[in-house]
Amino acid sequence: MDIILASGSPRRRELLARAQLDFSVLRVDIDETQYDNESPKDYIERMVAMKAEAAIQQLNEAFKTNKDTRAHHLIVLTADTIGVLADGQTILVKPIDREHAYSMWQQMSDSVHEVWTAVQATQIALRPNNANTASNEPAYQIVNQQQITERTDVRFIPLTPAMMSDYWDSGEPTDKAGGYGIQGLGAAWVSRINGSYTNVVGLPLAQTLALIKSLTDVSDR
Ligand SMILES: Cc1cn([C@H]2C[C@H](O)[C@@H](COP(=O)(O)OP(=O)(O)OP(=O)(O)O)O2)c(=O)[nH]c1=O
Repeated sequence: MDIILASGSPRRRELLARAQLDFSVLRVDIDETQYDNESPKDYIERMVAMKAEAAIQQLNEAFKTNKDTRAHHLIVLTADTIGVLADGQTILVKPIDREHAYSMWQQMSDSVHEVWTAVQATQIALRPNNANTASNEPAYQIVNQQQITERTDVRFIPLTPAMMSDYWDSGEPTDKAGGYGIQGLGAAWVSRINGSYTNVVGLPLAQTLALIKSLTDVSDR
């Protein structure tokens, strides 16, 4: 079954490529604002579901305009990564500016936070009637979908104002949850992790491959 990684994240693309699977990439843009009092679990599950909806809408629009379809059956993969502080409630997202990054890092300094990545695999299929050009129904319909959420503990060393300032100036923090990249300069701040490393980078690879397999196994039955 063809796989579409609906993500603009270069890290996710690189990680999935390591599994030597064939897949294509579709960028999705959604409003990632957290609702008032929304729990980390509700937030992250809503994010991956909304990214999947946005991707399916794009595929339907592309189909409507040029009847170009990649395959009759597709798996759309979406993912979302957040940090969660030890209180279990405070969500760490991408920093909007230097002050926001500093305020997250002050709370992460010399303590443990969790990194959560949710992954949704959505299996979609072309409706049988879409050869009929008069149909206004969306071309693809959802056949099956499954979500997982993987959590990793990450311990940071004590951070000084000079370390924060230098790191912000490197440009690395801006597009990353919690304002750091464990795969980059941010590694110097991490004294220990407990759990999946690829989960912290943005896609828990082994678990994602198991998710894809469980969906394809069901559809082969
Ligand atoms: C904690 C951490 C996060 N990240 C990245 C992974 C994600 O790309 C990003 C969190 O933002 P997300 O909203 O999860 O993803 P994204 O906007 O980059 O991509 P898309 O929604 O299109 O799939 O933070 C790292 O690269 N390294 C890290 O150590």
